[in-house]
Parts: sequence; C-alpha cells; structure tokens
Amino acid sequence: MTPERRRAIWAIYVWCRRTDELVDGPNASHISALALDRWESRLEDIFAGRPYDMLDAALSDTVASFPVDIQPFRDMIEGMRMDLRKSRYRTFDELYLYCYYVAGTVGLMSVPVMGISPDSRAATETVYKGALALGLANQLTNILRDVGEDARRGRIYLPQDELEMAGLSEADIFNGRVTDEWRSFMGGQITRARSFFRRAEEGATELNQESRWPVWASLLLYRQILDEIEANDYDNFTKRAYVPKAKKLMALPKAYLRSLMAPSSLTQSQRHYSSLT
Ligand SMILES: Nc1ncnc2c1ncn2[C@@H]1O[C@H](COP(=O)(O)OP(=O)(O)OP(=O)(O)O)[C@@H](O)[C@H]1O
Ligand SMILES: CC(C)=CCC/C(C)=C/CC/C(C)=C/CC/C(C)=C/COP(=O)(O)OP(=O)(O)O
Ligand SMILES: [Mn+2]
Repeated sequence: MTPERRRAIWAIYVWCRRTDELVDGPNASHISALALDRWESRLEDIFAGRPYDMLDAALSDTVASFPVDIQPFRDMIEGMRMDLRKSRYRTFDELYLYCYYVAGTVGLMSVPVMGISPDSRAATETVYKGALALGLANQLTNILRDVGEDARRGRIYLPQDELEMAGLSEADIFNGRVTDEWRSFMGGQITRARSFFRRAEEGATELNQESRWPVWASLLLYRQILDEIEANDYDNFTKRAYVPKAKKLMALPKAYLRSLMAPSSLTQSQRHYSSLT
C-alpha cells in the first residue's frame, strides 16, 4: 500500500487491537459494561478530532484524511458487549451477527482507506459486501481453528441447531473426541467459510491496484488455515491448525499475480444479462 494508506490501516488495527484487548487481554476480568461505554465516548472524541492519547491521535489523523465512517467502530464495541454477556449461539443468524460486529466491521473500516479502483464498474455496495465477506470468512475460520481453546474458556461459537442436527451435544465439544459426526459437521462449517472467501474475492478485485496485493495475501493466507484443519483430520480440539512458513511464503507471489487481475469491466446487471444469454 502507499505509505499514507499503510499508516491509516495501522491506526485502525491499533484501535481494533486495543478494543479486543479490553475484553480478551490480561485485565479483562476488570472490564465492565461501563468501561466499554467510556471507550465508546472516547471513540466519539477521536472522530471529533479530540484524541485522548497518541494512539488515538493516529486514528484522528486517519479519519481526517480518509472518508471513514464511525458506525463500524461503534458496532465493534457492541460486539465486545455481546461477547461479555453471551457464550452460546442458537443459530447461524445469531453467530453471523456476532461475526459482523467483531470482524465484518474491520472490512467496512478498511475500504475507504484502501480505495476502489477508478477502473471498477462495480457498484460501491458490491465492494463493501466483499469486504464484509472477508471479515466474516476470517472470523468463521478463526472460530473453527479455536474450538478447543474456546471450549476450555467455556465458550462455544458454533450454531447449536446445526450441532444438534449433526447429532452432537455440548458435552461432545467439551469431551473433544473426533468422531464421524464431528468430521461431517466440520466439513459443512468449512464449506460455509469458503463460500464467504469466494464472495470476498469478487470485492478484492475491485479495490485500488495499490491495495490489492496485501488483501489477496491475507485472504489466501487465512483461508489456508481451513486446509490445515482438514489436514489435521478435523482435530481442532487438541491441535491448533497452523500454516507453515514455507506455505505462507508461497502464497505471496500467488497473491501478487491475483492482484494484477483487472477490475470487472462489466457492471453487475451487465454480468447478469450476459450470463442469461
Ligand atoms: N502460520 C499461521 N498459521 C495459522 N494461523 C496463524 C499463523 N500465523 C498467525 N496466525 C494467526 O493469525 C492471527 C493474527 O496473527 P497475529 O500474529 O496478529 O496473532 P495474535 O492475534 O497476536 O494471536 P492470538 O490469536 O493468540 O491473539 C492470529 O489468530 C494468529 O494465531
Ligand atoms: C475484500 C475487500 C473488498 C476488502 C478488504 C477488507 C478487509 C481488510 C477485510 C479484513 C477483515 C479482517 C482482517 C477481519 C479480522 C478477523 C479476525 C479473524 C480477527 C481475529 O483475530 P485474532 O486476533 O486471531 O482473534 P482472537 O485472538 O480473538 O481469536
Ligand atoms: Mn488475537
């Protein structure tokens, strides 16, 4: 990315990291709803050009230079509130909402910095939908990688109705035995995560040329975690799926080649029409 964009993405990363650290970090047990309310009013100050510390100031600078909207930042804080009060998800709809709050938001924050290619004929909405999809895909992958780790903290970020349909109970997650039921359940979850990566690809192609390589790289790298879960024969209870360094390095030239792909020259309705004729 250009140095300006790089610094802006860094400031967004730092803010997200600190937000996550409030509820996930070493002092998380001291963080109440009140602390999150305070964090949110501090966010309003950042956007109003009244940063509280130098890391906030980096974000104030970013939002002054790029057309970033405050809403996804508020929504991420809402996701932290949700994580404080909730440790089970009844349906995928419920899980989707959580994933939007904590990860889809990151995609929405990033697009105004990365920029859309002047050659793109796609609707702005299509690009944002792709960014949202990449956040969702990453979060779903993160959840599938960390099933065992989360269970040891008493948390299950998996749709209960789908577990039940696969013949699995909560006790099965806590016992952590890889059975055929688990393999088949995981297979379905992995397929769904991949479908979000697929939708993200359509958005990535429409981004500004200078921003495409890092986005393709992160997409290809994180998606490989799903392959590693399969390679571990779906044992995400006792193993952390890990992409080896060599494979990560190999993804970089692949990502570079993908980033050379030009944005679609057809609008969505033209694409739709040509697929019918
Ligand atoms: N080689 C890899 N294979 C699989 N996952 C990886 C690999 N390298 C990094 N990750 C994961 O990518 C995410 C972002 O990486 P980063 O180095 O920022 O870790 P982190 O967020 O500090 O780690 P943690 O997940 O423990 O909070 C993390 O979830 C990390 O575990
Ligand atoms: C595709 C288009 C058009 C644009 C790109 C838009 C972007 C940059 C999307 C990326 C979104 C993103 C990076 C979301 C983060 C999701 C995620 C898995 C966070 C989890 O990180 P960890 O720190 O490992 O989480 P835990 O440690 O809490 O498990
Ligand atoms: Mn983390």
